[in-house]
Amino acid sequence: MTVEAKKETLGFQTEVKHLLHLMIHSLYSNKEIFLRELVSNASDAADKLRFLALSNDGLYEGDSELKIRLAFDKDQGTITISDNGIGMTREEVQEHIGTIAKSGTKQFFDALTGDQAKDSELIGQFGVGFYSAFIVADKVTLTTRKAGAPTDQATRWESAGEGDYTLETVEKAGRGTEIVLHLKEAESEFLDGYRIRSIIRKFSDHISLPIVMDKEAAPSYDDEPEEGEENAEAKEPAAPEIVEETINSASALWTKSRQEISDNDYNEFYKHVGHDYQDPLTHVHSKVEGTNEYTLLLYVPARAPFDLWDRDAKHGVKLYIRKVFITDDAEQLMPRYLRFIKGIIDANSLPLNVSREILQQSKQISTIKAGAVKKVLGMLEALAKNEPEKYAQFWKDFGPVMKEGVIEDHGNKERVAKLLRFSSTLTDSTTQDVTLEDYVSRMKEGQDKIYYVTADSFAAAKNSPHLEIFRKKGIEVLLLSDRIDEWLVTNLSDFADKHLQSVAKGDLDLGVEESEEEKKAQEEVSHDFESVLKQIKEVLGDKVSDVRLSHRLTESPACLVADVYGMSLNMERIMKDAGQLMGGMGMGRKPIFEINPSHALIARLKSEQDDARFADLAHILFDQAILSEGGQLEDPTAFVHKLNGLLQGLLN
Ligand SMILES: Nc1ncnc2c1ncn2[C@@H]1O[C@H](COP(=O)(O)OP(=O)(O)OP(=O)(O)O)[C@@H](O)[C@H]1O
Repeated sequence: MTVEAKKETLGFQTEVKHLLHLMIHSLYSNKEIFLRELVSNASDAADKLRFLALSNDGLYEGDSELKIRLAFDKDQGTITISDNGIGMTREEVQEHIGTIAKSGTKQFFDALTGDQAKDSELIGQFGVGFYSAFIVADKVTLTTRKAGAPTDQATRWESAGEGDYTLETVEKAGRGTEIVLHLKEAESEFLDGYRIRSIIRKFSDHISLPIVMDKEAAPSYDDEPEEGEENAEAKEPAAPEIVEETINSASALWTKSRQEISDNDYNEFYKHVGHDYQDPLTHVHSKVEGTNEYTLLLYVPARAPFDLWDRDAKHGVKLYIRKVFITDDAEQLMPRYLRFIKGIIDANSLPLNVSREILQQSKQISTIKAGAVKKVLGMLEALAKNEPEKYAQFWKDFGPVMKEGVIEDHGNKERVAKLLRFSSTLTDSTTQDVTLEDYVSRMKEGQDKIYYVTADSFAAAKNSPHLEIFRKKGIEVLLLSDRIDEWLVTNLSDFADKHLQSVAKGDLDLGVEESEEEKKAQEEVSHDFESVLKQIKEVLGDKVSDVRLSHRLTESPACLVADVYGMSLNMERIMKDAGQLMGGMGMGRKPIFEINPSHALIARLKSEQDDARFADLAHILFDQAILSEGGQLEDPTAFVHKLNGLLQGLLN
């Protein structure tokens, strides 16, 4: 016996222990899903084998009829799920069953709250998979042999789902994986053919492989005693004849017509391909005819997966060619911003022996991708129109990702822009529900721009001093505080022929008529403040590019404005944080300092005779303007010092 063949006991990775504990407690009310998960894995294993066998059919070992077998044994209290799929090597068993290699696992466990209801939702996002066996079993024995490996090189994994598991090398005649669940006593209800069949019909009918079970023929009593025959001994019934029967419909779901597929089938298929535990939000199922024929069945999940922001996470769309699974790693099938879409695309006209390289360069794949993106956008448009509450839910989870679409997908920019939702000063609510079309339809007469403000938090955007004049005049402004928003507005300069304009950039021309009196008053004030503006500029020196009177402010004394062509101050901060911007304000561009002539503090500044106090006050106002932008002071101590100096003056 080799060292490897020896039985060894290994400990579960801490996360696995945690997951098992959580799952057993939180999924108890939904325990029959264990069967769905194990059947789903078996089906994936068959898909993988079929693909590899395309280039090496020796892997079939003379048995190319792929199927999943279910059996139960009342006396032993076991359910057995076996497949003749790809199987696993000892290393693979150790890697996949006993450890969780998913990226983002740590963040997932950090996100758990201890609140059962919330955690069971989270666990759904994480995917329960193989470990769900332990919801019903107190011991699981998995025996597996990788296709192509010698029969004495199979691996047995066994565990009671507590701290550890054993591994040993054993013999197994057929390739593939057999999982024996030793059911807990309280779970004997599953030792029932009828129950198993109904679970399969409910959860796994869409699996395209046959799922088979022994059919127990009704016992036959051919030799019933004749009537009147006395003392006839009751004869033993003949042994029931065992016949294998297929208990699912065993055809690829997407090849059926829409009318033939129930909502439940669509949902269960989603859970299988999407490795999700909850129903999807919506789907699109479509067959595209023509020279480049393909069928797609794509879904939007109800919730963002825990690894939505992981740039290395796998894409969710699987590629099939004429019902044969090819890959679940075809980045070419969906653009990055639609990385949350799950489902399948089955291409009819690609050759079965495609390689990764061919896929990458294939013109047909690019055509399919372009078509699939259009279908997905159509699905989202329909959701927004027909089921706005569901769209709102979608936006809450996937909004920031959809915004990437404006940047990434030039061809569909206008369509993606219409799908965007924003917060605005109309309601001042954090809920993003304003469309650009809504905004344009509400624009004031004479208003020719779509106004927005960007900030690093919703509160900072909502309370920005730049909004004062807009609020006074009743002009709506979009409140942008997602991190991606700065890039969004850089890439979306226009919508419906209206320019998108930051309220914190350049000169303000609201386009809304100002009365003659207003204009006259402004001219007078300008004249009045000429020398103050000059003096402030001298005091602030190279901190500012200009000092001018503000038309934006009604309540605040001063604010900072970026040059019309410059980067917004918020963007500068983001770039600086990301280490992409060195030095001071905006690549050498200084902000413009605007003061509000009708504010009492500015009036006080204007009348200040003492130069030192004038300078202190001007600096304080400038620093305050940086703070209300959400910015950081270069020299906070100097600010506090000056402020305290003035406060002390009040006390004397
Ligand atoms: N019947 C099987 N045949 C071959 N490999 C299997 C089988 N069951 C599980 N595996 C391997 O173990 C891995 C882990 O399975 P598990 O069900 O825990 O997670 P998953 O299927 O990858 O994802 P999820 O948990 O989200 O459904 C699988 O990815 C696969 O590589």
